[in-house]
Amino acid sequence: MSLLFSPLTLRETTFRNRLWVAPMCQYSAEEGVPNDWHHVHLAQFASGGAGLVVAEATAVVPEGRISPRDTGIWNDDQRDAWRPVVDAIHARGSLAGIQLAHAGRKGSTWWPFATRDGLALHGSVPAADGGWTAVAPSAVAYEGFAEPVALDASGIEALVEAFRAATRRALDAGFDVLEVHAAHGYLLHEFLSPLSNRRSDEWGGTLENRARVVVDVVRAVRAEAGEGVPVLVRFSASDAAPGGLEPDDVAQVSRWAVDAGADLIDVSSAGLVAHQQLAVGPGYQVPFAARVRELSDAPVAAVGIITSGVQAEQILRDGDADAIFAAREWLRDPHFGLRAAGELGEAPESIWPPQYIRAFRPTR
Ligand SMILES: Cc1cc2nc3c(=O)[nH]c(=O)nc-3n(C[C@H](O)[C@H](O)[C@H](O)COP(=O)(O)O)c2cc1C
Repeated sequence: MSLLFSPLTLRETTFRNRLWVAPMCQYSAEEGVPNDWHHVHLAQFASGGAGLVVAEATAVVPEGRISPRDTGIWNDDQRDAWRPVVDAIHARGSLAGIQLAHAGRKGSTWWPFATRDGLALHGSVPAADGGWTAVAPSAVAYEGFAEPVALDASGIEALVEAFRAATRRALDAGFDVLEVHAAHGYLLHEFLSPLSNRRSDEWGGTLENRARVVVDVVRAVRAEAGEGVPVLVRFSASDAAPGGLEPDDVAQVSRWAVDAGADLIDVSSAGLVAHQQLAVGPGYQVPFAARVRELSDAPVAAVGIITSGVQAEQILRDGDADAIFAAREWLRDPHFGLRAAGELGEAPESIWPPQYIRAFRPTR
């Protein structure tokens, strides 16, 4: 049996395989409520053999959305709308995850939407068009965006509480796995990076201080989730910019996150600055995952241009990661899991939905 299609157990949850769907914003929700688009989009990957399907960056408060069309989980209507989506993933034999998120200073953007003036790839939505004032650790803007307001102590306390409340709603909606989004230049990453965090209080300065919010969020999520539910944290292992975070910093923060209750680190990169210096190619973030795994001793997932079963299997065999996330390959081929299983010689029964086996077996 391949490593890719061998089960993985975190706490009380067993994943049927290690080929997972990474969160992908769909910019298709109204008032943060998921709809038929999210249902079909996510359920197809469960049919296609994914061991875990993680729903997109889902805001824990309204101003935590990236765009006005992001999903949320700050109210009960949203919770109730997630339930059938989760049920559809379960009915196809996969586990359902949700990425709990706050966009911070990169919130209130209309990317990738057309605006009244044409196509805007960048920038903040004015209040007249449904935008809001973004928050951040410091009043330092992301390039091309409006200046955010720095969170004060009570704002930080409310943020941790919002992640806790979102955890409750996510579990009530039936999600099996929670992922805290601390990557890609959004709020928790903004606290971690010295490029965006210029505070001189207990949330700024040293790495330990900059990591305080993330650690408190993970602790709150774990406390609300209880002992059985896997909690993942997504970090950007490098800011790919001078003076920014590097993998060794993130490995240390990962260690603290595990101590606070995280089970697996999802290792991505970049997103903090507009002009990052990062060479992108097949498996380009795998060395980051390997480094974080080596230094932190935490289980990790690798992500980033992993497009075949053979490639994914090799990453696991090399000991660089414990699980594989993919995003765009699932868009290109929603049956990526079945295809990868075929590449690795897996028996159809171990991965294919029974309906597909019936459909493909020759009739006599
Ligand atoms: C359409 C799209 C939306 C994305 N939205 C999110 C998101 O909501 N949260 C997140 O952490 N990453 C997001 N990402 C990044 C992916 O999860 C993934 O890390 C990245 O695309 C690299 O993996 P890939 O090469 O397999 O696509 C998104 C990527 C795409 C293509």
